Amino acid sequence: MLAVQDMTLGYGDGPTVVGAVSVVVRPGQVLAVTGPSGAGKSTLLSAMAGLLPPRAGAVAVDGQRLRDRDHAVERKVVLIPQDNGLAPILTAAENVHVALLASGVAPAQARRLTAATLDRLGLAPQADQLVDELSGGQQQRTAVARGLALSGAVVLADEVTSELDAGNRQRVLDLLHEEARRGAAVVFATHDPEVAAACEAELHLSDGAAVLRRG
Ligand SMILES: Nc1ncnc2c1ncn2[C@@H]1O[C@H](COP(=O)(O)OP(=O)(O)OP(=O)(O)O)[C@@H](O)[C@H]1O
Repeated sequence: MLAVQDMTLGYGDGPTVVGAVSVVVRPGQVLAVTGPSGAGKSTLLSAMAGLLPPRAGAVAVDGQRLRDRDHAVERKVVLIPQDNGLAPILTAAENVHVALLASGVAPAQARRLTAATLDRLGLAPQADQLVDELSGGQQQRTAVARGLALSGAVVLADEVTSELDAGNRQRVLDLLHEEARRGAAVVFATHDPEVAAACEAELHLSDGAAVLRRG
């Protein structure tokens, strides 16, 4: 379970980006984080991933307060970042494979999981292409594949459908809901009201405040 307790976030000496956020995401739940551009969706997901220390409050996973990113990785908090975070000089398959090896999966199992996950994203034909040679949408799906392959206890997906056509957008949404059915707590930042409506809970950010609209 992911629990955000009365958290306030900002950068350096800058203004508060979002204040007094409290929300709980249980295993099996998908929470949409919505709000206009600049409202703080990525900032909130960064804090949930242990990347940005809160100015006040805390993030806890299964009752353990996150200290930093390493601690979050140990607690199986997976972040699929808005900018993909892929290594451009590796192939799609290598990007997934390397992440699995780094998380301690044995090489043969990592190879099988890589092929299976790329296939779920419709990327089997692109497996051996360099990321640099993939389209924006293919890169976005590769980042989703890498995130899903890691089987997180918490999966944080930051605008991961922004470059996808309708069919692939639905595919990614279905896969994120499948992650929840597997037992993950899923958080999905999105601009898209239709995508948010497909999630059972929605946290809306605006003018520095967070309001739970559903859930
Ligand atoms: N590294 C940073 N240093 C300083 N300020 C930042 C940093 N990253 C984001 N911000 C500021 O924090 C605020 C929230 O940005 P954030 O990226 O979280 O919004 P967002 O809701 O994810 O926007 P978008 O939908 O456009 O991705 C913005 O005012 C932005 O300028």
